[in-house]
Amino acid sequence: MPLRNTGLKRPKLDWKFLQRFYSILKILFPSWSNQNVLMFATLLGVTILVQLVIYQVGLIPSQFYGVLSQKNYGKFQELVSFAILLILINSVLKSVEQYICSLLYVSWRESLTEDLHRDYFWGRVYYTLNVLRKDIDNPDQRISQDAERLCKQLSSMASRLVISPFTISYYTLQCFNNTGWIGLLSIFGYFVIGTVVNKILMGPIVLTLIEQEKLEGDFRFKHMQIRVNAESAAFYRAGKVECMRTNWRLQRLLRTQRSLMNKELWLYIKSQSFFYVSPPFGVNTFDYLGSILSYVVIAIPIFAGVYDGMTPGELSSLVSKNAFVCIYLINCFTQLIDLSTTLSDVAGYTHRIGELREVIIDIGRKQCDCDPALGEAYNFDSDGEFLNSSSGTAFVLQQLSYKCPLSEELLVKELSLKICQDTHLLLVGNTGTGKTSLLRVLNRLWEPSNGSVEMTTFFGPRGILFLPQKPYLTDGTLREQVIYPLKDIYPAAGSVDDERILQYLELAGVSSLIKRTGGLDEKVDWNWYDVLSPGEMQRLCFARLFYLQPKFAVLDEATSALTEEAEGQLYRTCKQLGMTLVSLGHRSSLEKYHDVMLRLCGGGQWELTKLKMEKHNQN
Ligand SMILES: Nc1ncnc2c1ncn2[C@@H]1O[C@H](COP(=O)(O)OP(=O)(O)OP(=O)(O)O)[C@@H](O)[C@H]1O
Repeated sequence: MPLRNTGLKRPKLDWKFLQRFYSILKILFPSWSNQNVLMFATLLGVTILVQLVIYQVGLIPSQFYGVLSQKNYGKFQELVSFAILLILINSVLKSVEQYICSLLYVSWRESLTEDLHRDYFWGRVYYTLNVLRKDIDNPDQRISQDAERLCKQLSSMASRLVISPFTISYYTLQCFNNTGWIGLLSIFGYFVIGTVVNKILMGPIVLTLIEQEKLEGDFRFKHMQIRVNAESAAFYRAGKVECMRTNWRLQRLLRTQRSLMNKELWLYIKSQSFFYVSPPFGVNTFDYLGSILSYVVIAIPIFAGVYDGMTPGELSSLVSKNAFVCIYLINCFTQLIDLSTTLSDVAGYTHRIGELREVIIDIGRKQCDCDPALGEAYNFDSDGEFLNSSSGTAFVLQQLSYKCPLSEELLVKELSLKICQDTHLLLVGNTGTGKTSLLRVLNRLWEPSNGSVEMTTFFGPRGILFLPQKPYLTDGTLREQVIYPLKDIYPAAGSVDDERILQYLELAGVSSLIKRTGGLDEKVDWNWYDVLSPGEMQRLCFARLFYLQPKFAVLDEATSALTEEAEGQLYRTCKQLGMTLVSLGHRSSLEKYHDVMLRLCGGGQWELTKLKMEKHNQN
């Protein structure tokens, strides 16, 4: 369930942020020769060129003062042409800079998301994270949306951040040369006050941003829930209540968004007062304050007589050049302040992605400790894997006890059992007694509380396979449904494989699907869950089972939506194909297909019975 109360500690721009940010940087720049590094270096190069051109453009007005005061027509013409050329070069360079930024964003997103996917889909981490862990909200949103936004923000700020120290140093030196210590200190003072106010205002923004992202995820999840369960909701005519609940989530989200905007308003007002922030705010206080400050700082050496020997033309040229240097220096600081808004977003996303990475790595490590072969054991891609089955036993359970994750009460106590080939086992019991949970323990989704469970045949086609209670249909063609979870095991087999698939679809009673889809490999534009009836879904899962032909098939109420007759036909086919069945079900009609029955009685009790023979063992 993605809707969770996270109970997160307040995220800050702190040491933890730096650690998480560094670990993300290692993913974005895995090695010196990586294409991301090359792209970033190119971006830096282009940004430096842009700065050089901007410097030249900034000096042009002061050169105009000089040329015009000398009434030099020839130089004036040259200067006009030079200025136009510089402006054209500047616009081309800025477009290239933007283009590289976009490429870098896509490339970073690819690296980061694929890294998250690798850890998320490793073993059964995605299951543990989504079902058993309660400390991470909306992992799907963190992977799909937060990673995207982080890369976008980083790509927009990275080059500016790296280039800032150089531009600031250069313009500081220039400003010092023109105005001396007093001018320089005035501008630095201006920046320091802005930074302090900024830091105070930024703290709550990071926290609210994180809250907003969580609520966005919850809101989207609600819509996804309606999308997936539209028919069931419609049967209840639940439009009104669902509208109310969805609006409730929307309102919570919008309240947080408004609160975020209120907090940002103070940042903007402050920025508007001290610095220029961003174009939508247009002409603002900064322009006036900055330009006035630039004249104030040059006035000091002028009145002190430092430039007494200059002609009026030279002096006006100097004043113009200094105005540019001071305003640009303030602008460099402003960009840093401007980046602080972006940085607060980056901090929010970094914490969310950092937390997710820490948790999935932790889950992966724990699972690896319990089951070192986990990563490779579920790789169905190699043919060799299917040929290794030799054991005549599927599971050996010794004194096994287990409970559900949120409770201390044991569902089953000290169960000892061997599941052997050709001995079909039926698992029965009342609702909630832990039948499906036993299958979870057998499949290592849950850890036993006590005792041991050993899987003595490998997991996969020709080994052991599970059919879960809810039929799982993947996105893709009919062939992909049937061969799931194989990706494409017989890529070159062509018609040989086609014949098998057609035969098994026929045996499962869903050959009509070929007509509906238009062929095994036709892409369908529908959601399989919306168009197939529950019975058809179960039959399709049986076609999958026939195709994969495991030695042991573990079926969790796999025929609950079918008639007894259809159930009999499917069970007989499984047996003809040589499968040993471990079935979970409520119908007494299932007994005739099994040799042994394990009944879970609740409160940890169980009993094992040989079917049509006397009771064998009782706990
Ligand atoms: N992810 C989970 N977290 C917490 N409790 C769970 C979880 N999954 C199942 N449970 C609880 O564990 C208990 C056993 O569930 P289980 O699915 O094994 O029941 P079952 O015997 O298969 O029932 P049914 O016949 O209805 O399928 C139930 O009380 C259930 O609510």
